[in-house]
Amino acid sequence: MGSISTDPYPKTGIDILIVGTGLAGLTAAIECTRKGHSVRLLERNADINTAGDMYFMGLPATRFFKHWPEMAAEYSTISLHNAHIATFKHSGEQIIPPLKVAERLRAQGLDPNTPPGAFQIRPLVYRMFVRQVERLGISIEFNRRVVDYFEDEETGKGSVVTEDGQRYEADVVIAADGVGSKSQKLVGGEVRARGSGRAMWRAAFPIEHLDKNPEVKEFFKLVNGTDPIVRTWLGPMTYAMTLTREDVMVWLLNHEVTGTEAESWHNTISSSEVLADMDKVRGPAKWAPVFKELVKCTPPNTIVNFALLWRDPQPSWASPGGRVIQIGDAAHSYLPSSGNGATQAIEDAVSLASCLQIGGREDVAQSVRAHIRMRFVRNACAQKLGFANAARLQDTNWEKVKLDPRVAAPAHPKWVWSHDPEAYAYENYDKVVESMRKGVPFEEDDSIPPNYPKGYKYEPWSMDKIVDDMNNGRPVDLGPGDWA
Ligand SMILES: Cc1cc2nc3c(=O)[nH]c(=O)nc-3n(C[C@H](O)[C@H](O)[C@H](O)COP(=O)(O)OP(=O)(O)OC[C@H]3O[C@@H](n4cnc5c(N)ncnc54)[C@H](O)[C@@H]3O)c2cc1C
Repeated sequence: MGSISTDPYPKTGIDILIVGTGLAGLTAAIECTRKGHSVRLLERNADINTAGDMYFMGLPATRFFKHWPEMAAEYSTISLHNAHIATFKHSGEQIIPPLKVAERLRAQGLDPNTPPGAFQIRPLVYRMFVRQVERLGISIEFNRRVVDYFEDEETGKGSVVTEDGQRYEADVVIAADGVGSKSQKLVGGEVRARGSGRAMWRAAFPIEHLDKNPEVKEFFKLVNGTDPIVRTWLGPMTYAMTLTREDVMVWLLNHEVTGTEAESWHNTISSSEVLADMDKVRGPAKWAPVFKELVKCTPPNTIVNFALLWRDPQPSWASPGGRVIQIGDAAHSYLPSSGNGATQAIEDAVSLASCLQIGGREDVAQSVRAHIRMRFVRNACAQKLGFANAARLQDTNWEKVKLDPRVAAPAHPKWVWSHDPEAYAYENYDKVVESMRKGVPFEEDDSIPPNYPKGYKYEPWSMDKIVDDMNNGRPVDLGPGDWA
């Protein structure tokens, strides 16, 4: 077995082809290189794609920065410092005044200097990952749209074909090509995407656009002139978030589908469409006028109408011979409100790079399967938590919020943020392999400490039950275990 302390790692001789340059693919490239594997990257787009607005980056996704001082330094520069959070009713009434995140953490008995995660601006984080890939001299071939995946169990190779007919082969092919991955056919059937009936309007733009309206500028100002602030807005069957940074303004608003939504980060619509539809809120109260004015300040071609689609978890992430393996959204998709999509994608990449290093070139398939054992139940639980969070934000109990502000925020429990995917792989690889040798099914494998809620036992579940619970006002049935 390899050791976590042998960084830089000797060459493993494992040749890896990664499809997709999202955060999953880029992390896989960076960490596979550090672990001694050789790496190539394919991307369908003509260039890197810095679209997007904000997302939540959990602590486990940042632990690997300790190996990359330039990344750690840049992450600190682009992160929010001294951030505050405040909560409003959608109609504008302030429920919880601004409070420093550090104070909230302290009140919860957590380390104020090590938050469980942070809101980040995707274009900034994404560029930071690209810069690290460039520093390592990893080549990205753009304009390479993969149309099919294959494996040859006899030669022990995975391969892909691009739309222009080129074939690429490697010891391991990592499918990091996002939702609807073309690897699904080989790896384990197509997962049905199901409309949730909800969508998000989302926008991020330079803060100068608020100069158009002094009232909006005054309302959405920084705290004390310097500190960024996240404002959460909660209404009946709707919620919104705004983030004011020194440089960028972001707003997101969850709404009933309007017909123009799509699961695409480029599906822009006009502000007048938002303004025409945003007051279709249940109940008599309408959106705060200042929020409508914020929408009006948003520059053209900026607001994305992003469809929220649900997909059941599926445990088959690898081809039969273990030479093609899905990571990130390709293996498991998340609702943006889950605060886990990017985090789990990055964790997957770190875990897989580690497992392949531990097993070495002779045991590639075994390493791929060990990685899935360490990752599947955790992801299925995080997906379910995301649905519970969506239900919680869309259906707020004001009396409970006044007593405990955490009720108005997505749950982000310790089993999520305390994980270290690299250390976990090194500590548990041998035990997982032993369980697989003994033929213990993954649902019954208790040889390693859970990286999901303690006491949880995986049973296949589907969106049907969750949708039924949500439609009938029942809390999402998370199942047994300590989910807090
Ligand atoms: C442009 C963009 C903007 C985003 N903005 C936000 C945001 O603001 N907030 C948020 O919460 N989440 C956002 N996300 C989603 C979020 O980043 C992901 O859900 C999460 O990070 C998991 O990433 P991933 O690498 O698994 O998948 P993705 O980020 O979806 O990356 C998949 C990559 O694979 C490439 N690809 C797809 N199919 C093929 C193919 N057939 N051949 C070759 N390459 C292919 C895609 O072009 C893309 O680069 C965004 C994603 C993208 C791609």
